[in-house]
Amino acid sequence: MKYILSIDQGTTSTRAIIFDHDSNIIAMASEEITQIYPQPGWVEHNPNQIWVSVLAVMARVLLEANLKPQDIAAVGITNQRETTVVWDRHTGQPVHNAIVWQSRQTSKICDELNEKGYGPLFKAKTGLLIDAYFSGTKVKWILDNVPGARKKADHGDLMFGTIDTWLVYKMTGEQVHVTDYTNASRTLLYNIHELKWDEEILSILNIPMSMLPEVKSSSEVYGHSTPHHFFGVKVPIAGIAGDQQAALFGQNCFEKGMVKNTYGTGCFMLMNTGETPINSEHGLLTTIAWGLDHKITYALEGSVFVAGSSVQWLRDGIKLIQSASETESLATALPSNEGVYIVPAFVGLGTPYWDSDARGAIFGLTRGTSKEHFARAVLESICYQSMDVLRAMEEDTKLPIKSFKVDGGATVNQFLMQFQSDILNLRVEQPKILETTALGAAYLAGLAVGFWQTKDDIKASWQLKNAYNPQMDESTRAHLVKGWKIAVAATQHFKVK
Ligand SMILES: Nc1ncnc2c1ncn2[C@@H]1O[C@H](COP(=O)(O)OP(=O)(O)O)[C@@H](O)[C@H]1O
Ligand SMILES: O=P(O)(O)OC[C@H](O)CO
Repeated sequence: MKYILSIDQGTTSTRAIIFDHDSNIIAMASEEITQIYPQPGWVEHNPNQIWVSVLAVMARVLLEANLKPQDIAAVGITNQRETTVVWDRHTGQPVHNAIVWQSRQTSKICDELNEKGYGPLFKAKTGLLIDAYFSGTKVKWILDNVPGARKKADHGDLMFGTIDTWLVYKMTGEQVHVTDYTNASRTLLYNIHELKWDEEILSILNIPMSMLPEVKSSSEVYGHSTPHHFFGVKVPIAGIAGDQQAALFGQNCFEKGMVKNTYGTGCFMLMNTGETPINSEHGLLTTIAWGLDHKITYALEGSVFVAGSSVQWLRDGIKLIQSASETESLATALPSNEGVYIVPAFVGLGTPYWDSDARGAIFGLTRGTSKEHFARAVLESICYQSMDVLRAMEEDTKLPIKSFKVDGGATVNQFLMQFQSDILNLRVEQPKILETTALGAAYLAGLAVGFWQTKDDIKASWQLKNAYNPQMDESTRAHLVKGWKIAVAATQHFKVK
């Protein structure tokens, strides 16, 4: 019997998971990644550590599963998106640390580009906003700030890649320089309509085309591991997708109007919008969901900056609880929020408000307010913020929501999931396999090598664990949502200049 090995290279850890044909997890191994903070607001990773961590988890997961390398039919890669590596074509060595998606070190470059009025041009071509989040300005920063880098780049001696590209390059013995559509669509350099690196943007950012990887579909054989890097055998590397897109695929959101929301530190929501890119009027990003079978599927993406991290704030910040799971019993101890709202705008407000100066606020306190209210208001705020993103998607696409699937660490909280269903008035579906990101990459790799034949083959193995159906009456819902909107407006109003 053969298996698929999926590598999920995330922001805080690298994981390897082996799946069988029925999408069961056979074994899993993970390793932490060191976070490097050279200055406040900057976040970097060591690309060599990332590569070594991948080697380590691949070895450990095979041991754990008691499988031989020959038992692996293909490897799929999914990755933290946008994180940028630039390396020397001749030595294979990075010229700087990887600049992580969270890093704000290029915000000045972005401010300048925005002041020059480039925003609409970049948005029209890439579907993205000019923001330090995306790779483009990170590449520029490396070329402008690392001694000698600009000269080397102009001579064609440097290569750029997101983490997928870096890992394929390393695994293939520094032979293959590729990325896939999903990762390319997060760089701010890729024209998502014409499906090519955008020469005008490259010239504005002064980035030579010679640095860029070839853009491939999300499911095909890109190359083979050298035996040296895969324990004596050549294994096809056959699937690549950025982690949020991989999760959309792993959640089987194959049709227009299907949505997945991942509840982790923040929330990442993606909606499959079909084969035409939709421009958002509400600050959502237009991105590529995957490229498969010579077709591009697009998505709208919105994020909630503070979700599970507000639960961490209750635990580690104000020390109101000892564990995240406590929030569930605290919240259900109350019949309702009793008028208490928390707007966790700790780092401003995202979609659809886009107010970076807003800061968190609590409303509706009385002498009877207890930690139960805090826990409940925090959990509810995750649902209200997700509601705001989903409503923006509905307005932009005019599409009915076909399904709403959830994953991520916080979905174990049943109060959270039920309240999400109640407030959206939608069925919320949680799959049996919560490792949807790794599963998505496994599916993409498996499809390329015939391990799975078609998407229908995959659908047959997708299993539901829990479904939450709305139980709230319309007037209660309307009243609660009204309270949230007033709380957000008041939060935005509170600015002491
Ligand atoms: N039972 C729970 N109730 C609410 N939130 C939870 C619960 N368990 C974990 N979380 C939150 O989920 C987040 C961890 O989820 P995870 O998917 O591992 O996040 P990430 O991938 O962003 O690190 C943390 O922010 C944590 O506070
Ligand atoms: O590594 P994660 O799971 O935090 O995901 C990071 C996202 O891809 C950033 O866009």
